[in-house]
Amino acid sequence: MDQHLLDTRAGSDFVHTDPWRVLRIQSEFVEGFGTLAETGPAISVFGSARLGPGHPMYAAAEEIGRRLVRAGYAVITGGGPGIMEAANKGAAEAGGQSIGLGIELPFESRLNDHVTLGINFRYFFARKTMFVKYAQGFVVMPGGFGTLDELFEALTLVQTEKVTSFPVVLFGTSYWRGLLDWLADQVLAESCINPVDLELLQLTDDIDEVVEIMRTNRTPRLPSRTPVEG
Ligand SMILES: C/C(=C\CNc1ncnc2c1ncn2[C@@H]1O[C@H](COP(=O)(O)O)[C@@H](O)[C@H]1O)CO
Repeated sequence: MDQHLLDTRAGSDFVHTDPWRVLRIQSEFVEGFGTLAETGPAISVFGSARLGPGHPMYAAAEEIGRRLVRAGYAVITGGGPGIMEAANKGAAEAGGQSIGLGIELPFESRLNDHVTLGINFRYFFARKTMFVKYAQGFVVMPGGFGTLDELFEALTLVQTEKVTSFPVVLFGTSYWRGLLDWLADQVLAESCINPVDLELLQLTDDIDEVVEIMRTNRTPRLPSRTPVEG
């Protein structure tokens, strides 16, 4: 067995097998949990990778990052460009913890320059666990499929009580209004959700309100949220 282990001619195909993949997945959870274990109260901020400097939402995300830090929170983002970068920038410039959970993509991607604590993931699902586990709430800014995926993941977890006391704030009333109308007019009207489910979302253009909602829901425990499931 030792010979086999030390024999480099044995080939490397094994790294593409499921048992090896399971170890790789496990290592992402170990690294994520280990790196973030000491994180204090944090808020995850999501939004488009494509809305860059000069866009009003970039400026808003920067201010939200800054204000969340001043309110005592670390800021967690996907560590990429656009809204993620802006929130990290505001958080870092305010002297707070600016966390970036990056994702390996087929095209070039790297953590933005404003991340002070970064981890890179290969697997979206491992990364998504960290966004929820180490945050006390989500701020969702305008974005595309990635942002919508993160929004609906959070809503599903709150709706099914996998996480509790977890505010989900949609920032940008004109951007999100159509989605909320569709949820009410179609999804609720067809009884695919309950009326109370719509209350899981809070909509605003007001950064003070974002911070206030998070503060009101702040849980005293440190360092991270406790999963309902063991
Ligand atoms: C598209 C471009 C770069 C992508 N780089 C990303 N880096 C980190 N995280 C990302 C990236 N793209 C998507 N995400 C995640 O999804 C959300 C944004 O996706 P959207 O489709 O742009 O809304 C974001 O919150 C991330 O977690 C080229 O610039």
